[in-house]
Amino acid sequence: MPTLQESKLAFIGGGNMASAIIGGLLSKGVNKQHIRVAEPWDVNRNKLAATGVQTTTDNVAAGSDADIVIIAVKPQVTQGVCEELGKAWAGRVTLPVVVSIAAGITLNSLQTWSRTPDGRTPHVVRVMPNTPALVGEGASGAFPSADVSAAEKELVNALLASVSKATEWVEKEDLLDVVTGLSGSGPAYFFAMVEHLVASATALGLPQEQATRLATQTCLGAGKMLVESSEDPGQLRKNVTSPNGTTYAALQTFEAQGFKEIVDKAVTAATTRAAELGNPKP
Ligand SMILES: NC(=O)C1=CN([C@@H]2O[C@H](COP(=O)(O)OP(=O)(O)OC[C@H]3O[C@@H](n4cnc5c(N)ncnc54)[C@H](OP(=O)(O)O)[C@@H]3O)[C@@H](O)[C@H]2O)C=CC1
Ligand SMILES: O=C(O)[C@@H]1CCC=N1
Repeated sequence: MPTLQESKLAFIGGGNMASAIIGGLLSKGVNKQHIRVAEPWDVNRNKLAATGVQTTTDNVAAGSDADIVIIAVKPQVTQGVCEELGKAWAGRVTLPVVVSIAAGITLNSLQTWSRTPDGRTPHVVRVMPNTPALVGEGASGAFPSADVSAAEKELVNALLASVSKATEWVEKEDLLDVVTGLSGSGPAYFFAMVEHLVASATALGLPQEQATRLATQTCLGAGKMLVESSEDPGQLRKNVTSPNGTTYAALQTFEAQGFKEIVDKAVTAATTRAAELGNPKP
């Protein structure tokens, strides 16, 4: 089994999430000659080519002899891509390890679709990463098919560790849908929060550039405290909240508007949608 540094990596789909992972891998010194990306859209393809990785429009050319194939297309096109690759792997002695980041698409579907014409099935790890992978601050959940070996799991772990600060191997495949609703989609929740904070402060008179810098740094600072402090999020919140002070006034307003329920409904909606993507209605 090659190490991550020795492995030939093929990304099928070169959109937002693949670009974030590739950016993270390159910044960690992974050899750009070892990374191939198949991407039909010239705008995305050219952006990736500018980073020095090899690009193509041909999924088979990218994935036929790779050691690790990362399926990074939308869930709706995953079946066609897997079937195309499965056919192309017919002559190979050792099949690649397949890593799918497609939300909701199950291991059973991935293995069925990518079966080779001579009846062999690649070992597959389902992963749910997130876009902070681009800056080496990703959070990923993972779950392997039953036939994934310890060495293959270690290889995927090394891939994820190079772009994620937290890699969580979940106990049941279904829990990946919860990971999707939490950390896969999660960066967007914080971006939306910053958008709203900036809009509020701007409406109250602060120049937008200043509001943006203050909100952004507050998000980063709070995140860093969550990672580095020995105190839990609830205690960190209490430390900011003086009795009957300004934070109290804001948090009371959040709670009165059903903040907890809104977050609960949002994470549940994303989790449910992930499950639906894996089981589309006919
Ligand atoms: N974005 C995120 O934060 C996260 C996304 N994911 C998952 O990652 C996957 C990709 O998402 P994301 O990067 O956001 O999506 P994008 O649409 O940005 O990227 C997908 C890319 O795949 C290309 N593509 C379409 N059809 C094919 C094909 N048949 N063969 C090869 N490439 C093809 C698309 O090209 P074109 O535009 O021309 O169609 C597009 O550039 C999804 O399954 C998503 O669930 C997982 C975690 C987080
Ligand atoms: O929105 C989506 O469907 C993808 C999956 C997780 C983040 N983005």
